[in-house]
Order: sequence, then structure tokens, then C-alpha cells
Amino acid sequence: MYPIPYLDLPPLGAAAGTVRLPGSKSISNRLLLLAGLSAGVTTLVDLLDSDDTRVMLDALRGLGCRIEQQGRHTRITGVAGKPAVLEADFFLGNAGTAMRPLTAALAVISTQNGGRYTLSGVPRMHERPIGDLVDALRALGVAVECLGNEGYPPLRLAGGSLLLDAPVRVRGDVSSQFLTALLLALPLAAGPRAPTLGTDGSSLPPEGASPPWGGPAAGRDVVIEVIGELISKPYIEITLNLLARFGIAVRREGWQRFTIPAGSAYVTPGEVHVEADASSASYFIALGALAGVDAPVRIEGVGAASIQGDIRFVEAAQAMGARVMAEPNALEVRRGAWPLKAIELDCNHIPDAAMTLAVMALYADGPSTLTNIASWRVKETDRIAAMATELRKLGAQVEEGADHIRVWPLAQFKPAAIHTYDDHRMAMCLSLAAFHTLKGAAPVPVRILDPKCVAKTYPDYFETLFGVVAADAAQIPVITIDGPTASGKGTLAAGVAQALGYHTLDSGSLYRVTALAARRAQVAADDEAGLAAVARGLHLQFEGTNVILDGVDVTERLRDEAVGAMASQISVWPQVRAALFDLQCGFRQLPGLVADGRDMGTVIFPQAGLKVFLTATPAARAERRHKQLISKGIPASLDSLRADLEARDARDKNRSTAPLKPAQDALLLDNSLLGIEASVQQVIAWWNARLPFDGSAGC
Ligand SMILES: Nc1ncnc2c1ncn2[C@@H]1O[C@H](COP(=O)(O)OP(=O)(O)O)[C@@H](O)[C@H]1O
Ligand SMILES: Nc1ccn([C@@H]2O[C@H](COP(=O)(O)OP(=O)(O)O)[C@@H](O)[C@H]2O)c(=O)n1
Repeated sequence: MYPIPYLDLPPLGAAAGTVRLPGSKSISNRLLLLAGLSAGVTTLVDLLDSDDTRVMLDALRGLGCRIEQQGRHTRITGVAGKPAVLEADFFLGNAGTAMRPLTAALAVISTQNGGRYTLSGVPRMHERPIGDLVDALRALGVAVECLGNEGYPPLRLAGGSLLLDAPVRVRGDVSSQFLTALLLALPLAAGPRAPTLGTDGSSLPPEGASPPWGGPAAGRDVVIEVIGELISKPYIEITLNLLARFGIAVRREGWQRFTIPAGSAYVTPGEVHVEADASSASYFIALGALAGVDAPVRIEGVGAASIQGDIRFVEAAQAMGARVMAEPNALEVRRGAWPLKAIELDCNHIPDAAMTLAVMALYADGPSTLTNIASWRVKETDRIAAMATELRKLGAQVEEGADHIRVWPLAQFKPAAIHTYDDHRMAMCLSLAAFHTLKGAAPVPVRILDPKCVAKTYPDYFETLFGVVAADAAQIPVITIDGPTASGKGTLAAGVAQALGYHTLDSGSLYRVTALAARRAQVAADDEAGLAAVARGLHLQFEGTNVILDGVDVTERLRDEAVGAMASQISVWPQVRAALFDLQCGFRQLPGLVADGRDMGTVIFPQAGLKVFLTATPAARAERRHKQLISKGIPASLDSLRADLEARDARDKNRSTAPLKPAQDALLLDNSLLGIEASVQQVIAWWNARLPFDGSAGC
């Protein structure tokens, strides 16, 4: 995940490779609730790990479920529909798949055990309507109070008496999640109910419970009727499918009437595998259609056998020209028609994945129209308005209506800072606008603001994307920071890289690791050819900022002064420098690089977008190095450190190959009197001034 204010995507080219998607959010949260309401232990394999599932897991813990997580397995010990917790506040973030079903389940539970529960979320959750569910629950006899605005969370549930003689009626034309919520919860009211033992061992109902406690011994049919035309039917199919796995065989008459049979009880199936998220698959299906030029994009974890409605996004992508090979549990996607073919599509069956089509439409051969998408307006944000606004920033012509959007193709993209509205799908969809495969169009970058919003369903989305897309190396941004020893290059590079989500190259560590390996192999500091052979034969791995040599973490050893001194000596040899050249260039990877050393801007990355030459007075540098060593418990003398760094400066400046000197186009930064954070901010400001986005951070 990139927990930074913005992530810049350089122009992207071809895509190929395999992605394994995280678990489906819809399936994960439904399964969690069903497991929590069942008796006994349910093991969920490959459960999605994201913000939305985390709030559901917290809520289940709050209800008294035991949760154990180990690797790909999550074990839930359910409360058998009878939580012992009678008062609790549940914070559900912005997770609609937690808020709606939990509201219904806790409502029924509160009528049975006299419990009092409140449910709240982030401010946007309090703007997302839940009135249709509240109305249905009130008609059912539950005391539901809207604590803020009527019809919106936060809610308080305070018991009541269930009225089940008439069908429960709920609107189905705004969101199908209300029907899902009732379907998941009402088996609680249909089953035969053994009396619950009180704390004193008596079988009396808790105070405030509705008579007769537990309902008729054999239970009763519970009938739900849908008012209006039900939207997003595939999501109801998921609900019915998962209920069936937990032993609840709902009878369906068309899409208007659903009967939960008398005597229904949640029975854990033991272990359930969570299929990958079909909505998340849409970004990689689109990727294949846009950029799977030579080889396919292979998506694992979801395929033709999926129970998720959004799998039908495949048909929409095919209609736009994608070539798709579907296996039961995997998809392979390549580019077919190019440009893509414009479509006109009723998207009611794929409301979430359809957003991806709006961005694909930029690459089509005519205007594309997506209709029947009114539900977009009540999702994480008003997605029709948000999509139209952001596509226009890219330069596209967009028409928006109450329940449709029409997008014209775009010949030349404008660099844009894309606002994401705390909506994971906006971030993921709009990342696809970084592809520049249309003939004649100049490649431009895309800035995604608040990229961490993808954590809602796909925390590693961008990392996965970068794993399967290629970019022209020249397009991958590089910032170089060169300068003398102890000027703070490594510190500054790390700070800048962290702020931008970029990789780092500490080139000095490569000279240091060569020195260490040479010492171990007893190669002398003046044996140029021998040293170059050592440099070429290094078995290195990098784990974050740690350096692994021959399988052993040598990060600490590399900081030894003796190793640094030998690094300085061996770095004068042209053959050693040449041997390390390709290794250094290989660090230029998406989404960008901050490289520090002596010759980053002059020799290794002469085309870098920003070159900084960092200096500080010898006194300041000696002082810093002294502090650094003392803090690590390494004894050091200020005078000898200063003498040593002046000797290194002289060697670095006077060597014939790649001497230390500012690149002609470098910006000088003397940080003798400038703190670390201020130095980082200065470099970020210089960098932003060179980018084509409006405003420094585009925020
Ligand atoms: N702007 C600064 N002001 C004060 N101390 C700094 C500054 N930048 C870096 N330092 C400190 O100086 C020491 C050397 O920094 P480092 O990044 O290792 O230098 P280099 O990579 O140039 O050898 C570190 O202890 C670091 O915390
Ligand atoms: N790009 C680079 C980086 C480091 N070096 C050399 O490698 C040595 C170790 O690099 P470093 O950056 O870890 O060293 P310090 O600046 O911390 O002393 C330096 O003393 C330089 O002489 C180089 O020649 N070229």
C-alpha cells in the first residue's frame, strides 16, 4: 500500500504476467457474518484482508466471536445466533457490506435478547442512505432510531417484537444490499429456538426480550417481498448461494418474493474457500484488453465458475474487443480490437465493474454509453459525478445523466491529478488512464491522489499493477542525489522516496558490499581486475533497505568504517565502476527511483528528471558521522573522522573515472543549517515544479 498523499504513474506501456487477486469483498463479508452467526467453527480460506473485512472482523469480535488468523486461514467460532453481548457500539468505517447486513442481523438479535446496539461509520457512511432497510425493520417491529439524519446511519437498535405474520417488505430498486441484509439476518427469526440459559442457569429470556421468547418451537416461514424492480440481481445470487452453503435453502419466486423456510438454522460448512474478487479482476481484464499486446495478462483466483455477478464484466470487455480465455478459476486476457470498440451497455448487472468500462471508453473508436447505473450515485461517492469530473480533467468529453454516463474517446491525454474521493474504485479505474498506446499521442503521467484508498478492497493494487506492466525505462522518473560523504544523501534519498512512493538506490552500498566480498575473498584493494570480477559475481538480494550477500543479511556490516574506507579505495577503479553499472541501472523500476551516490546524475542516470548535489561543511559532516557512530555504540574521534572524510572527498573528486562533481544541470543544496525534513521538502518542491500537474501536489 502507498500511504502517501499522491502517487504518480508514469506513462505505461505493455502488460503481461500473472496476478493473483485478493478475495472477493462481497463474498468475504457475507461469509464472515454467516460464520459469526453459526454454531461451531468455520474456516475461511483466502479471506480478503482489507479495511472493509477488518471492520466486519472487529464487529464479530465485539459480538463475542472468537477469531484466529493463521496464514491463509481465518477460523471463526460463531455465536449460534445468540451473542452474549447485550450492549455494544460498532464502528464500520465506510463498509456498506458490513453496515447493511449487520444492521439487519443486530436488529433481529436485539428483539430476541433485548440487546442495545449502535452502528456508525465515517462521515461518508453517514451520507449513504439506509432508510429502505430501516423502514423494513421498523415494519418488522424493530425499534430502530436514526441518531443523525432520518434514513442514514448512525443507528441505534433497541429491541422490539418481531411481526412475522405478514411478509417483510423492502425496496429493491435503490440497492440490493438491503435485501441481502434481510436474507442473511432473517434465518435468525425462522428457526426453532431453544431457550437461552440465563447467567444463573435459568431459562428465562433476558429482560426486554419479545414474547414468546424464541418463537414457535418449529419456527416459521419468513417471507420477504421486494418492492419495485430489483437491481443488481447477481449480488442476490451470491447471497442465496452462500446461504445455501450454510444450510439455508431460500425459496425464490422470481425476484419479487423470497421465503426462508421454517426451521432454518445456520449450519457451518466447516471450511469455505473465498474466490478472488471479480470486481478487482476488472482492472486486470481491462489491462489485458489495453496492453496485453505480446503475451496475456493472466488472472488467477476467479474465472468462469465464479458465483460473482461482476464476472460478467468479461462479456463487456469482449464486446469492447478483449480476447479472453476463461478457465474455471482463471482468466487470460489479450488485446483484440484496437482501438477498442465503443459500446452501449445496460450495466445494471455489473454496477461496480462497469466503472472500469468508463475508463476503457477513452481508448475506444467512438463514444460509449453506460446506462442503468443510478446506484453509482449512492456508493462510496457519487460515482457518476466523480467519474465525469476526473475523466474531463484528462481532457475527455463526458456527458452525465441521472443514471447514465457517456464517454468520448481521447486522442491526447492531459496530465491530471486525479481526485479519488476516498473511493477505491476511482483510484483503481483511473490508474488505467496511464496507458499510452494510441498512435501519435504524447505519453503523459497520471497523478492519483490519496492512493491508499485502495485499501478498502485491494491494499496491494498498485504494487500488483507495477508487477505486470512495463514502462519505457526512459519514462520512469529518477531523482539523483550526489554529494560527499556524510552530507546526508542516504537520509535525504530515503525521505524523498518515502514521500513519493519511489524505490531507492544507495549506490554506495554496492561499493561497500563489493569491498566486503573482496575482503572475504582476500582480493587486494589494488587488484582492479580481481575486484571487478568480485563485483560481477556478487550474489545480492535487496529486502527493503537491507542488503543480503550470499543469503546473509550484511546491512550492518556494510556500515563498518573499515568497509567504507575500502569502498572508497576500490571505487577509483574504472573496471569496478563498469562492473556495477548495469546493476545500478536495474534499480530504475516503477513507479520511480531516488538514487544517491557520487555519480548518479553524471554517469548512471544522466537523463534524470531532477539532480541534486548535496553538500554540507566538513565540520557539519564530521559532526553528523560522529553522532551516528556514537549512537550505535561505536567509539569514534571527531578529528580522525574529519581527516578521514576529507581524504575520501579528495579521492572521490580527483579520480579519473566518474569523479565527484555536480552535474551541470544539478541543483545545489547545502544542508549545513537545514534540517532533514526541510531538506526533503525542498527536493519535493523542486520535483513538483518540474511535473506537469497543476499545483504543487495537485491536492
Ligand atoms: N539535513 C541534516 N541535518 C542534520 N543531520 C543530518 C541531515 N541529513 C542527514 N543528517 C544525519 O547525518 C548522518 C549522515 O547521513 P547519511 O544520510 O548517512 O549521509 P551520506 O549518505 O551522505 O553518507 C546521519 O546520522 C543523518 O541522520
Ligand atoms: N555512486 C557512488 C557511491 C559511492 N562511491 C564510493 O563508495 C564509498 C561508499 O559509499 P557511501 O555512500 O556508502 O559512503 P559514505 O558517503 O557514507 O562515506 C564512498 O566513499 C565513495 O567513494 C562511489 O564512488 N560512487
